[in-house]
Amino acid sequence: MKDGGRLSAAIEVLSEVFDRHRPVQLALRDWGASHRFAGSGDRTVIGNLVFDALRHKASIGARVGSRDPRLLVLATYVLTWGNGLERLQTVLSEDHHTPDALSEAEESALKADVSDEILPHDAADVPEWLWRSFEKQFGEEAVVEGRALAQRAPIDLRVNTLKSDREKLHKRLAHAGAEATTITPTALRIAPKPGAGRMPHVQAEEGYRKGWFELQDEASQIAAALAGAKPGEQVLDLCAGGGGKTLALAAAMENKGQIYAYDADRLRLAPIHERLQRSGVRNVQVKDPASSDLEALKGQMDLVFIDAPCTGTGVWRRRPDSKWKLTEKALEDRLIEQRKVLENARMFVKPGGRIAYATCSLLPEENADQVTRFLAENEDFKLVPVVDDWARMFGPDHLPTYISDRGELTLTPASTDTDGFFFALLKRES
Ligand SMILES: C[S@@+](CC[C@H](N)C(=O)[O-])C[C@H]1O[C@@H](n2cnc3c(N)ncnc32)[C@H](O)[C@@H]1O
Repeated sequence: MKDGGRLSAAIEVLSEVFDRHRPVQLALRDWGASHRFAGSGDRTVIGNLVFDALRHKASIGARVGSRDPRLLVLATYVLTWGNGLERLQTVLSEDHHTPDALSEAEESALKADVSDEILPHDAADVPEWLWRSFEKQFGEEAVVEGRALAQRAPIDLRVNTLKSDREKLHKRLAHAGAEATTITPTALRIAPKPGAGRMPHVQAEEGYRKGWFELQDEASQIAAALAGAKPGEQVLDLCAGGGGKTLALAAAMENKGQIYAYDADRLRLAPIHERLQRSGVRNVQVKDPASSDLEALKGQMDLVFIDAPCTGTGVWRRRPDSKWKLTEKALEDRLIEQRKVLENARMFVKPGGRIAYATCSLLPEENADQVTRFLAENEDFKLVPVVDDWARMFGPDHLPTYISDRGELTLTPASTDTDGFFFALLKRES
């Protein structure tokens, strides 16, 4: 396919997403299924156009004065990808598979530079109703932080220290462009490619099949490390889902002690069994909510890890469609779930034990506000500032920008070059 046909396809897919509210991955997959002639290179370019148009929907939309799928896709090609108007006009005149030629209004929209007039939330590509929360969290940096969340994400890998080490894996994956990251000693990163670039399929690597590494953003690796799980401890991973944090905790514990992996939704737990096996993890008991309860664990845990259900605002780089779909009702539902999980978690902690509370959201309502509420209702718990552990584990030179006065940590693409993530450690004193 030439670029004209790819642009037409991207406009078609984006229209499906906007007009028929189809999930973007499904719309792309269905387009591929009904256009078998398209090669994998074509699909990559079409996907990249659609995802980038979604990432920058508000800023580009404000710049060209429309959120119409056609203009968003064309503007992505001309402005975001830097192909320029002349190149687009050549492409549009190439054959009959291209989108229609530009109208005068479209041509002037693609030429206009109205960046001064863009409202901050549009410039930041953040939905208007969330802007107050964003400003509360980031103050003057809110636009910078929003913009960073609208960029493409890297692929981060966690080296499974039960089976491999970073140096060895770095060499093995050099051909895929993997580089050591700067914060955790367990992470490798494949940087995002610009424009039509295609990311490698790392799950096809021998090292993945052998369990030498997992796909996991560095922010999650940092949170698992800061939880401080030690060999021999008793740990409850209360929202284990597919087991990403479980595996990282097991590696930190060197397979010694016991992790109980639980999730209220048994379907979400399903992939964990295969992952545990591949990773060589032997100290995890999976607690299926349908057949087991956690009664016997009450008051016994050194650590309860809560990877809380959340709105996912910190991972907008990876799921740009979720940014525009998020509703106030969904936020309210997540807040209720988070309160429930925190309240439930406290029962399992033994005196001297701790709760690690983490979300992949950047909204203060889901993070610091939940911690404040929990501390007010549970006077036997105290917040442990993360700064000393950070300095000890990752070095004192590059402390993260967002550590609150009382010691919670917020990671962001702009400040730590990771996904957006919140982490707080709560210790039961008595
Ligand atoms: C962020 S996801 C967990 C991701 C997982 N820890 C990982 O690293 O792959 C949050 C999980 O919390 C679970 N959840 C929601 N409410 C819960 C509750 N009350 N108790 C336990 N798990 C709950 C959801 O089913 C979901 O799988």
